Amino acid sequence: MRLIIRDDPASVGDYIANYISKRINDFAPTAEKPFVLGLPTGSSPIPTYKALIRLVKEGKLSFKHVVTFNMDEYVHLPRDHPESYHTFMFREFFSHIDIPPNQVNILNGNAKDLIAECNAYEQRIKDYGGIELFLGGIGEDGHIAFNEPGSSLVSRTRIKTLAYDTILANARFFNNDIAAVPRMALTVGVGTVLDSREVVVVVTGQRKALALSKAIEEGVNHLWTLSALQQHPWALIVVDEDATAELHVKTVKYFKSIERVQDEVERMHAELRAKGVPESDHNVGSME
Ligand SMILES: N[C@@H]1[C@@H](O)[C@H](O)[C@@H](COP(=O)(O)O)O[C@@H]1O
Repeated sequence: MRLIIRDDPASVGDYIANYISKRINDFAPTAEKPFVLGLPTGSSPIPTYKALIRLVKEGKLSFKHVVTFNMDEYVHLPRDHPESYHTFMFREFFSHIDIPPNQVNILNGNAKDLIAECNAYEQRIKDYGGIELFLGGIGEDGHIAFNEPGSSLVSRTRIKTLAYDTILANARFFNNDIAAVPRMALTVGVGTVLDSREVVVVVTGQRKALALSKAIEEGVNHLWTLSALQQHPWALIVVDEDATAELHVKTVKYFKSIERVQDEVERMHAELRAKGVPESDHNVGSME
């Protein structure tokens, strides 16, 4: 797992947007071979969405051949409710980019048969050959998607009852009316996220600091479902300084030093490339 630390949420958003953009452009998606991207809601990914929209408007990135799968959706909240994740995603992201709407997949929390809806979602992901990169966010209790504490770390897409803490945290989106927050949601499972080839998680703000330290400084534990990422071969967490408040200084220094070495390696590659030295003769170490 890698941890990238940036000064503030805007710089975190820029970093992740550039990272995703590079992945999509390197993948060179086509209609036959689209790039499959997992996406979150919440306030933390908004700077990333803003930066991605900018890249699309500047002509540096296209979502024409990108297929998306959202992490979660409330149960029994009308689809056109201002706080449904459908509304959120179109308002904050999809309506500003060039993605064909039929390539957007979001769980339907109003489906007649919710279990069938979850199973069909898993099947649709499989039919696309799996998710290439899952971008995720976390709750204050360390939940990834809506995988609340105690969720199985091999769980699949299913119905979840929300933790009371999550209901309280999300009341801010419902005029602070706790009674208005849905009690249930459909969510991809921890196993669904871990199956994707790469996972990138955004964590910003001091209120996420405890969850971040539990997830990266302690063992894999179902009480902090983000910690399951320790078992993923290609995971990246991008955080702001505020979110590091509960980490040991040693941990922060360690991950910053890794990034410095990585930058050095990339600089050496760039210099050799500029001199026309073929990639196979660089001998400066891996870029991943
Ligand atoms: N189900 C979503 C999560 O997927 C999201 O990560 C979390 C964080 O939201 P915020 O970024 O607003 O703190 O909110 C909800 O609980």
